[in-house]
Amino acid sequence: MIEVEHLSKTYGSTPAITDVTFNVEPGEILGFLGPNGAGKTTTMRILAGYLPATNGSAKIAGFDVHENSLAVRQRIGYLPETPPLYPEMTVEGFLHFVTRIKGVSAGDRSAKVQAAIARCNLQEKRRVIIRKLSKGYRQRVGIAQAIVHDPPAIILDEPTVGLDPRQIIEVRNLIKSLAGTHTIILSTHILPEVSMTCNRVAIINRGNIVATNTPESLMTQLTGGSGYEIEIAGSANLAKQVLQNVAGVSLVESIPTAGAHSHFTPQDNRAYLRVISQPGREPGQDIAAALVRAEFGLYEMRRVSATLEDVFLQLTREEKQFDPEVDSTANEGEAA
Ligand SMILES: Nc1ncnc2c1ncn2[C@@H]1O[C@H](COP(=O)(O)OP(=O)(O)OP(=O)(O)O)[C@@H](O)[C@H]1O
Repeated sequence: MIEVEHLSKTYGSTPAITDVTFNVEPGEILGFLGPNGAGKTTTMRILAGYLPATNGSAKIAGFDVHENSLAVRQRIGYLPETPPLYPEMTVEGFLHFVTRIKGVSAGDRSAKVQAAIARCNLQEKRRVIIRKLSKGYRQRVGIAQAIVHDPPAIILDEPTVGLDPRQIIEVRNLIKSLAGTHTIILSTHILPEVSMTCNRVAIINRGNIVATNTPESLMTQLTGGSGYEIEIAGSANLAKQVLQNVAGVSLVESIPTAGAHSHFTPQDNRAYLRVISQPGREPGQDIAAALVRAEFGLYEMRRVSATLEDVFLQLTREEKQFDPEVDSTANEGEAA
């Protein structure tokens, strides 16, 4: 449904995205995940027909975004980071206006507007002026304008930014309810958004796609699904240097002990580390031996399952440690 091939965009002499290739199958929700400045918005805007690519091609439902931009706009719903709303219009009036500019025939407009209002749970606000709506409701109107012409493909750029936790859950549920009948790309830098909402994830870093797969497969392929959490006496930085040289270790990072998910209670002169194994490796014995040899006091070491966060950190921070085989596997999966 969405085919992106070798897409590149350069602003002046600055490359924003380079050779971006991925597909989204009908009915799928693809999470487009990357740190700030990775190139997510640039890619989304090209797909939505708002920005020309420097190189490469993108097709929506078989139509090239550049050559058939009108046909593409009719088949795509786009929610930019800031929803394009007319604040002095009512919700209903605005959605009618959108159906008109999206080329919906006059006889179908009312039914489509009512369907979008119902789907986005906007019945109570249909006659309210957009300016008077809360941010959460405005975001729903933003999604309603993206789906009102019932496009087969929907592109949502950071749809939950700035919402409160309840609104986030509502918007995520709304997005999930659109899957199956719609093909969706959801751009985000929020990891739980991807685990909770998406069937597949494409990770973009510095303008390059560095992996595409299901969240579960990414975890297994890239980390072997496991790692260790370690508590030692001594310097975290020195311990990192030691552990990074242990065979079978892929990534070593400090655990923020103040974090809500930390298992450790911080104590003076202790370091708390997370070590991710390379796929298929079990470096536990060598880790313990290396720490003892380097005269760190080992207080605790336990095996933990890797998370999507580990995968993300590995791919977006430790570029030089990429396994080229994993990268090419991800791309082959896409081409299939
Ligand atoms: N109009 C522009 N002119 C010049 N450079 C730009 C322009 N828009 C984006 N860039 C640069 O292109 C790169 C990709 O930006 P983009 O906005 O696509 O990233 P992003 O992943 O959406 O980031 P964020 O999550 O912060 O919105 C960045 O380095 C950014 O500074």
